Amino acid sequence: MTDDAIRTHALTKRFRTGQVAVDGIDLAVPRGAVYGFLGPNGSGKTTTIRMLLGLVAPTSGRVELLGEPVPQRAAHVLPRVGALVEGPAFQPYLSGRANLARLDAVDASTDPRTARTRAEAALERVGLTAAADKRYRQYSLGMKQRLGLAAALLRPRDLLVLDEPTNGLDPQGTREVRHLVRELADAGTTVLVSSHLLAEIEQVCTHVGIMGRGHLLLQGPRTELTARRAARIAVRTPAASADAAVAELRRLALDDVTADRAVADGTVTVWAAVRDDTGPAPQDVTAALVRADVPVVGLDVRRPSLEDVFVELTGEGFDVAR
Ligand SMILES: Nc1ncnc2c1ncn2[C@@H]1O[C@H](COP(=O)(O)OP(=O)(O)OP(=O)(O)O)[C@@H](O)[C@H]1O
Repeated sequence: MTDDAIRTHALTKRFRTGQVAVDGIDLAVPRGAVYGFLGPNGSGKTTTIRMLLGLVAPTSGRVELLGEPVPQRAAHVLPRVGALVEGPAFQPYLSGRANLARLDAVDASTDPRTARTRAEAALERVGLTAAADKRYRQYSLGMKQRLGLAAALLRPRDLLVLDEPTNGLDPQGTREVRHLVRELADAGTTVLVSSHLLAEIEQVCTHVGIMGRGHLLLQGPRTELTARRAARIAVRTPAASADAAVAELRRLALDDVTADRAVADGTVTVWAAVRDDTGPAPQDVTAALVRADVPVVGLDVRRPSLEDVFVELTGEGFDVAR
């Protein structure tokens, strides 16, 4: 027993093809977290999620949801878990609203008298009210995603598991999903949300797990994962002063000092790695450059993103498939 909302132990899935899609992962999603489950296409996220929800049997390993073993206690625990996974069973010739009503009606634990209110509230929440009477088959991918989300939100949940909820959504829709996730989390729901687009989801996450080729490469509180890596300082200076800037940054014992090419306005950006704990503060760097007669047009400290962390860990770009 743990107090985590999701816990897996050496969870593994080997398909009949022999491919090991998920290789001994130990997920730990604390209660109340928004856990970003991130990784390139094909890294094993969907397979993991399907095992969490009891839709696919693990080859080995264990799953606990809200402290209960799955699949053994699935019938007991799954009503407290809302899920958005690929291909929910929507009827193509029914409207979005009718589809929700149908899903709601098969849920024996809900009160039929409040069915209409529940469906309307869920449609409203995902911004689908205007398209609620359109047939499902006429929905865009984004509308289908929204309906899937609405289905997951038909009743209050302790845990939500969302597989690529921003898939097919435009930037506005993506912002809305982020907003919705934040709202649900504020109301006390634990959320696991998968994405192959780090930047889309990184801002709402309190915790992150990064998958690569079936392995959980890294997990933990988001700020800790990026804080361990050095930030980079970017100094913009006229091209004629680039060499002097490089020399001065090296004299300050900063690492990895490199200069970009000059851009159209005649300035150059010079980069250096700077450690929060041991390196000079940005204002000291500015002062030193000015003392060395380097005109500082701009100075910026860039924190490493999760994508930087991923690339550093794997030596690969994030959007690789296999
Ligand atoms: N039923 C299956 N039989 C055989 N191989 C499978 C099956 N389902 C998935 N795979 C393989 O397992 C690997 C992991 O797939 P999975 O769908 O879990 O990745 P993912 O991280 O969710 O990717 P995506 O972001 O593209 O959904 C892939 O190489 C995939 O081809």
